Amino acid sequence: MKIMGLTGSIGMGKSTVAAMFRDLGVPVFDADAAVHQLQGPDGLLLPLIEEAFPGTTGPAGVDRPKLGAAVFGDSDRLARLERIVHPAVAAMRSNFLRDNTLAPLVVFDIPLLYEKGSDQGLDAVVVVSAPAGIQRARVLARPAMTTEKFEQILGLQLPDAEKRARADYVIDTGVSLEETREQVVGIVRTLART
Ligand SMILES: CC(C)(COP(=O)(O)OP(=O)(O)OC[C@H]1O[C@@H](n2cnc3c(N)ncnc32)[C@H](O)[C@@H]1O)[C@@H](O)C(=O)NCCC(=O)NCCS
Ligand SMILES: Nc1ncnc2c1ncn2[C@@H]1O[C@H](COP(=O)(O)OP(=O)(O)OP(=O)(O)O)[C@@H](O)[C@H]1O
Repeated sequence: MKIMGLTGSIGMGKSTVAAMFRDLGVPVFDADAAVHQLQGPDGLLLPLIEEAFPGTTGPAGVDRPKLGAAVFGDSDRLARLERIVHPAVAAMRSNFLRDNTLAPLVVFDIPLLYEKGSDQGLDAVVVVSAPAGIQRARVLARPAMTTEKFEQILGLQLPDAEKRARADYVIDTGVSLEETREQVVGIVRTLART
């Protein structure tokens, strides 16, 4: 089995491209969805998070804006949260691999793949990328997004140019959805052959 990482900066089209891999029958592990499940209603991590960050959880799970306010901008607190969250995500990823042992190719969709050093152990990494102006327009069109918030999130992420330089494959999402889909098909074909 080949394991391919999928990453890209905010608004570059990672979720859209992940869906294209799924449509082609490639199993995708969604790290963000795993975090949401672990932190959601009845999430396994709620007791540990409440103990470390009192008042940030409730019946509906983690109050994400509240927990975000507690950890973003304080590296010690963020590291503490990561020590709670990351091992649980790793366990879910192992289960995913166990459930898909027969698949020739699987994808790990990981937003902060390079930032968190999660590129170890992967056979290849795909980076989704589009011109900065298209990225900005997509993100600013989202409800509750502001220029300040966008700039702050960008500041937490490795620059797009560096991601592209480190990638094994770059998927251009600054084109039509059909042209992007053709690139996804091409990568699946290449990896199936090698
Ligand atoms: C603190 C939480 C609850 C805030 O959730 P919220 O929905 O408000 O924000 P979201 O997750 O979309 O993150 C917003 C932006 O912050 C940045 N960010 C998120 N987690 C991290 C992190 N551990 N380190 C650096 N930047 C981060 C990302 O660039 C992201 O685009 C959440 O981010 C969290 O639990 N983070 C820790 C787990 C983690 O590392 N997740 C990401 C990788 S799997
Ligand atoms: N060729 C393309 N490829 C991918 N997305 C495209 C393309 N053309 C237009 N789009 C649009 O751009 C948006 C990309 O959003 P998407 O949620 O996939 O990004 P993302 O990188 O997962 O974002 P985030 O990291 O912020 O969660 C979607 O609305 C999508 O329809």
